[in-house]
Amino acid sequence: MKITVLSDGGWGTALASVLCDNGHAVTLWGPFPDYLEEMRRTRRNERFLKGIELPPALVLEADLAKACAGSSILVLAAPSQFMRGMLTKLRDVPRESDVIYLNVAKGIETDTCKRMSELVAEILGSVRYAILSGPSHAEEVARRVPTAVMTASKDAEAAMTVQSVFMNQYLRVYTSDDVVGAELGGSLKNVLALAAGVLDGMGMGDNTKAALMTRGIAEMARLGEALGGRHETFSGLSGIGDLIVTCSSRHSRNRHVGEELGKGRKLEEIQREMGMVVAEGVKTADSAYQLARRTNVVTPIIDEVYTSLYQGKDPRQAVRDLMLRDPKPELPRRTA
Ligand SMILES: NC(=O)C1=CN([C@@H]2O[C@H](COP(=O)(O)OP(=O)(O)OC[C@H]3O[C@@H](n4cnc5c(N)ncnc54)[C@H](O)[C@@H]3O)[C@@H](O)[C@H]2O)C=CC1
Ligand SMILES: O=C(CO)COP(=O)(O)O
Repeated sequence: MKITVLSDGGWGTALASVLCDNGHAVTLWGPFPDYLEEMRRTRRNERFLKGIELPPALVLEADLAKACAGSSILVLAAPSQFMRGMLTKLRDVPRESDVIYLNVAKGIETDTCKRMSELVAEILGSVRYAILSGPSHAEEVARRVPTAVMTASKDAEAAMTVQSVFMNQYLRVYTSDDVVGAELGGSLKNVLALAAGVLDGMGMGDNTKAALMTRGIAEMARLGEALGGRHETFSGLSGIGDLIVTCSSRHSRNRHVGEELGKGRKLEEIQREMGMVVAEGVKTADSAYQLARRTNVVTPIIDEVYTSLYQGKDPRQAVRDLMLRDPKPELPRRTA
C-alpha cells in the first residue's frame, strides 16, 4: 500500500519507519524543502529524531502533490498548531477519493479549541478519518521497543485498515470507535505531563507524582466525558496509558518543559532552547482551560498549569493551593 506521512517530526519519522518495516511504499513529506534535502543526503533526521537511520526504502518528497499522489493513507503528523496550515495546503492537492486521514497529533487548536477531527471536517469536509494514539515515544518505536497503541474511527473499516497496516511484532494496535475520547486523552495528558515535570523540577517525591497522575486522570475523564468522550477510554491506552508514559518518561518533551519550569526557568527560554521541537501541552493548557470554562467542569490541576504558564503564578504556590482545596470524598457515597 502507498502511505504518505505528512510532516517530518520525530513521530512522523518513527511511524514512517514502522510502515517501511511492514513492507509498505512510504513517502515522508516535510514543510521545509532544505531540511528534507539534508535528510536525503544524510539519511538521518537529527533535528527531530536523533541517532536513527532512515530506512533505505523511505522516499523523501518536498512536493506535496507528488507526495500524496496514489496514497491510500495520509498520516497527519504535524503538531496541532500547524495542522490548519497543512490541511489548507492539502485541500488544493489531488487525493484518492477514499483516502484515510490518520491523525497522530496530540493537541487542540488554540483560539478555536477544535480537536483535530473537527479541524479536518472544517477544512476537508466529510472524509474518512481515524486517530492513532497511546503511550508511544518516537525514540522507542524507532528502536522497535514493544509498544501498544490504539486507533479510533467512526468508520470501523478504516480503523481495521489502520490496525493491519501498522501492527507488527513490536507495535500492537487496538481499535475503538471513540474518536473524541482518544483525541482528548492524548491532548490533555500533555498538560498533566507539564505538571509532572514541575514536580520533578521542584524535587518533590513519588507520592506527589502518583497523586497527580491519579487525580489527573479523574480530571481528564470528567472533562473528556463532558465533551462527548467515553469514560472507559480514559482507562485505556490513550488515557491512563499515555498519562503514565508521558509523566514518567525521560523522552517526554512536555515533562521536560515542566521540569525546567519547576527549576525556576522561564518558559520562553526553555522553548527557545528546544528550537523547532514542540511540547504540545503548552498550547493545549490554554485550550483545555477554555473548554473547562465552556462546560463548567471542575479541573483544578489544568487550571493551576494554566495560571502558572500564562499568569505567572509560582508553581510552588500552585501545589500548595491544590493540597489545600476543600476536603472532598474520593467517590460519591453509596446510598444503598
Ligand atoms: N514525538 C513523539 O514521541 C510523539 C509525538 N506525538 C505527537 O505528534 C505530533 C508531532 O510531534 P513530533 O513529531 O514529536 O514533532 P517534533 O517536535 O519532533 O517536530 C516538530 C514538527 O513541526 C514541524 N514544524 C516546525 N515549525 C513549523 C512551521 N512553522 N510550520 C509547519 N510545521 C512546522 C517540523 O517540520 C516537524 O515536523 C504532536 O502532536 C505530538 O504530540 C504523538 C506521539 C508520540
Ligand atoms: O505523546 C507522547 C508519547 O505517547 C509524546 O509525549 P511528549 O510530547 O511529551 O514527548
